[in-house]
Amino acid sequence: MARKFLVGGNWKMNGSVKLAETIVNALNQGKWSPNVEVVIAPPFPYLQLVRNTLRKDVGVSAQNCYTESKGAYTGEVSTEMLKDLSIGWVILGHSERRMIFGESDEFVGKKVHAAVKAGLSVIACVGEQDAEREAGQTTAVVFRQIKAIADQLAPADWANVVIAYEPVWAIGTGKVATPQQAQEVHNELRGWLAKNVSQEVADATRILYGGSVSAKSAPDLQQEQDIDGFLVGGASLKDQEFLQIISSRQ
Ligand SMILES: O=C(CO)COP(=O)(O)O
Repeated sequence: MARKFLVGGNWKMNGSVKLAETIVNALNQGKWSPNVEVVIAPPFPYLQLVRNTLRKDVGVSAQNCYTESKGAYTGEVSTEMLKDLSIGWVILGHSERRMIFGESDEFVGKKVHAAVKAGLSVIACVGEQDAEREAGQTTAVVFRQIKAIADQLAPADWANVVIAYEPVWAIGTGKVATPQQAQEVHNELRGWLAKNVSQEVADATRILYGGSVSAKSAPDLQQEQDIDGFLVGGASLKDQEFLQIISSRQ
């Protein structure tokens, strides 16, 4: 089954109104293959500006949301609010959320469930730290993380979930995983889905790679069979490089 290639741009806590306008303009004028879907994830304050000015065939994503639809949760943003702004996507379980803000596997799973139930599409992130890879625990770590997500979902929910494999040692370091390293883990994750959810879900679920993706590394990475797209951090803030990454896939 053909899985549509997806390129996501995660701005993290970067940007400004000016940068948002620059990136929106570049994407609005950009041309790329109809076989590639594009989603950008600006910080909360810029979501509405971006959604209102960006071409409609490009998705807009939040970088986080909470499990509850409203209430006394100071500083949090609900799935309902995202929907109110016509934001169709949310990134959940990013390693920065897990490591800096202490989000547990279980909490990430609950957020994915809440977002899917609210009708949002989710980019759910998994990935091992350097020491875990060194200790030969990569598979165990990503299986533990994906299980905590799968535990909260019914098989049909997977239609609105994309997995992003983001090895922590490759994020923001310039140390990109080799195509073989990424392919190996993507293949393991797909195998996990086949065994623990269903073959259909394994065949249909997109698994993105994230971690120092650049215009230079994208062409080789995108050739791997189980790499169905990218989640781009730093390079998604550079409009022309981001367009080049999108165009690495035909
Ligand atoms: O964390 C990432 C995307 O979510 C990757 O970030 P970089 O592309 O800056 O390494």
